[in-house]
Amino acid sequence: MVMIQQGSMKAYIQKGINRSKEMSTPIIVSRVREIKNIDPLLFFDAGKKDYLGERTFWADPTNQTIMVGLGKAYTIKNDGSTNRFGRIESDWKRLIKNQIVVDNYAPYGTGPLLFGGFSFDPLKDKTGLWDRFSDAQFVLPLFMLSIIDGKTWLTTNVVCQQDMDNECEIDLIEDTLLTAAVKIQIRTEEFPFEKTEIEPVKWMDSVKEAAKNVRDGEVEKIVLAREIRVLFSQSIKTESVLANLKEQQPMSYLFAFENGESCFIGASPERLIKKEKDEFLTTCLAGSIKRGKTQSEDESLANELLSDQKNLVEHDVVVQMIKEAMQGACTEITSPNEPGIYKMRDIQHLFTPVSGRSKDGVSLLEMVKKLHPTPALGGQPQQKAIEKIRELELLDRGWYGSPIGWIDAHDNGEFAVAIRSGLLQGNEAYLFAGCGIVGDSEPESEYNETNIKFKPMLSALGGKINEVDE
Ligand SMILES: C=C(O[C@@H]1C=C(C(=O)O)C=C[C@H]1O)C(=O)O
Ligand SMILES: [Mg+2]
Repeated sequence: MVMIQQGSMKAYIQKGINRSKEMSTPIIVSRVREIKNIDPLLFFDAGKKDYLGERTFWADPTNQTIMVGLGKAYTIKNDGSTNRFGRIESDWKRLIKNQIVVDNYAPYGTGPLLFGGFSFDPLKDKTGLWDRFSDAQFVLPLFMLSIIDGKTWLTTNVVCQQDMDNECEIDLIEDTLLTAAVKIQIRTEEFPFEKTEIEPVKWMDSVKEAAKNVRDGEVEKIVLAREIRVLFSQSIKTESVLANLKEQQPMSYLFAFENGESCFIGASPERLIKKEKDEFLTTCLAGSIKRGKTQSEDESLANELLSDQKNLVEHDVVVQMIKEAMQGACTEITSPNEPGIYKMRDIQHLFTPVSGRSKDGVSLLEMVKKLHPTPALGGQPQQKAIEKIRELELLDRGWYGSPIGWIDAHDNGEFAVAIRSGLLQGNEAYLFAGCGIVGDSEPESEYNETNIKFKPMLSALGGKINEVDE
């Protein structure tokens, strides 16, 4: 890695092109600078004109790390490989080995980093719905706004190739974007829509069958998801959905990955794994109940959840698997003995955090591979549950339920589990929600639980919410 003092990008891009010729390999030129505060949603919106279909959005629930990517400086993809996690890691390591950082200081969450994710199950039969999303797909954005602990940074990445010309006025584009971002106003509007549930009765039948599989001792837990489709009379505005999610779901990770005409978007409360230096942090989140209408009803529902046998089993299966995975990879593991409650606007969950220190240089993507899918989205035992999902589930999960997130050049990063999410395509939204099925699961109450899990996306789409009373 070479560090150079800040200056015009053009000169550094020329250095990058020269080096690329010498070394016969792509070279990243990356500039980081601190800028005045900009609303991340406005920056996302400002990219609409030139980078529609190539935008990413990420915010963690604490808002300590917010990142918005515009444009694609480089894409790393993998379809069909049996080692998609390892492949992304090795391609990324190769690319960042020869970077020119045009700055002396690139704090956590800035500099060259990848955004992206994985599909849930590369072996499941694919429908055309997820055509634009590979089994593993990551993007190094051309421009990235990072808001880290309240400070705002702009990273500009260019991947220099041997035969590249140096005509592009990157500095000018950067300035135009920043100016545009200050002027825009995002309007969130409500439009009527039509909602279609895909095979709800068949889904309840599959829940019944999965619960029987558990009682027969074939598996301990299986997670089954279902789909609803929402049709608008005009195309859905991603920025307006994001703005609603931001306002309505402050306890969740907020994410959007645009790929051409498709955008995978959501507000997930579930962390898969975070790595900062050698600290790993993961979360077991499973077991659900609705929110109360009054504070006392809410508390009594939380207490009911904390002592409900079916939900405790759903949760405990996740805790056992995650702790075992962490024990293989970490020292100094800490985790509470009993679950707590994690509350969002529409739902409350049983929640157990687990943290540890990486041993023997275990990498972030190695941990993602070890954990995915946890029994919160797959089941237990893992392979058997995945096979059952392939057999029983009526939909193509695509990236739903998968690890999505970011990774930097020093192996810091964070992945969430892509739930409470949907795929937007033109004027249609495909939404997904699932439930952990154990021996005591009842189809109708699991159906109601999925209805609560659809609420965050349905309300963010700006439509009327389907109220369910159990
Ligand atoms: C599968 C989903 O959520 C998962 C299932 C839960 C459950 O069944 O109680 C709770 C949280 C998540 O682990 C989803 O939201 O789609
Ligand atoms: Mg459940």
